[in-house]
Amino acid sequence: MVNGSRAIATALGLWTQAIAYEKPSWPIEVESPALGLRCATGPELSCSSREATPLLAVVKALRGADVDVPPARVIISSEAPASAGLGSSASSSAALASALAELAGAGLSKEELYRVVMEGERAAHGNPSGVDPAAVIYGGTIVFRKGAGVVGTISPGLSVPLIVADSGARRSTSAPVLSVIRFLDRIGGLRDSMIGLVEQIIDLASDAIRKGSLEDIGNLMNINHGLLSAIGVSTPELEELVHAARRAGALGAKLTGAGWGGSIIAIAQPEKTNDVVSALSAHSRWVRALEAGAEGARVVEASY
Ligand SMILES: Nc1ncnc2c1ncn2[C@@H]1O[C@H](COP(=O)(O)OP(=O)(O)O)[C@@H](O)[C@H]1O
Ligand SMILES: C[C@@](O)(CCOP(=O)(O)O)CC(=O)O
Repeated sequence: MVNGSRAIATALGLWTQAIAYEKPSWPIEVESPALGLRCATGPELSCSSREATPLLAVVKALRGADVDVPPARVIISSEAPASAGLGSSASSSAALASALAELAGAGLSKEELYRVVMEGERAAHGNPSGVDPAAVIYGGTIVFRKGAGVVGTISPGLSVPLIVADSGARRSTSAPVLSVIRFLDRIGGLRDSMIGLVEQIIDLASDAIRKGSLEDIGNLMNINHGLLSAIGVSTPELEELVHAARRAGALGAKLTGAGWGGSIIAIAQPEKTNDVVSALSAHSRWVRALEAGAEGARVVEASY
């Protein structure tokens, strides 16, 4: 997608929660106990935690959108592992922005929330396409193009779980993205052919998802993974997971996110899902069978 082709993204039923309490005075405190992240900032919006940079960018963007952010303590917890290709930065930014906006009494539209979360994504990885915030905020299963945004929604979406496994290798999003741009620039005419193939895969996969044809979706995921391997973003660990899933009966498996680590997703007939989960568990410490096409970001509770 970094080179202009479309991508399909789905919201997974993997939730990030932010709980915000108003405080009588500064600083704003943002904490994520699982990440060991703690940031206390005055009105200048800076703190020593590098990991908090995207979160501070979100607070800044809220102010830019005329949300009068009050001093607050916010605790973020996520079911998603961080830096594993599953969009944890977009979901934590969306949770933080929604909680602080609610506290400020400002109802943000989804479009406003999207613009705010994009500032967090820019701080996290430079030149994001926006696909992660779109999936997180709008929910469902979407077709996305960098520059154009959501160019289609696929309903009813997938009605079987996607099996997700984390390879455990952490990486930044920007490094593999830059390597792909460089690689595609060096392969001459093949570049356009590969982008053309991806475009065809997206059209066929959109139809297959609409029809609920798991076998077709699986085949297309396998072809897509082959292309991602060819452009150099797979790793031995990701290959091991992809092949373990297929050996256990998955109809398809591919790496997800930017690559060079992070996670794979696999799809299987419902009766094979448990076999795939247990096969992956031999190679990964984090394996889940998750709802695809889940609901987008929402405020769960507000009490005054
Ligand atoms: N549970 C969490 N609580 C607070 N912030 C989080 C959490 N998970 C991720 N983040 C934010 O997202 C950043 C990770 O972003 P990134 O490496 O791009 O991962 P991903 O590929 O999962 O989006 C962290 O540095 C932090 O700012
Ligand atoms: C690789 C890419 O398409 C998605 C990156 O997602 P993640 O940060 O790996 O979850 C980059 C982008 O779209 O911004």
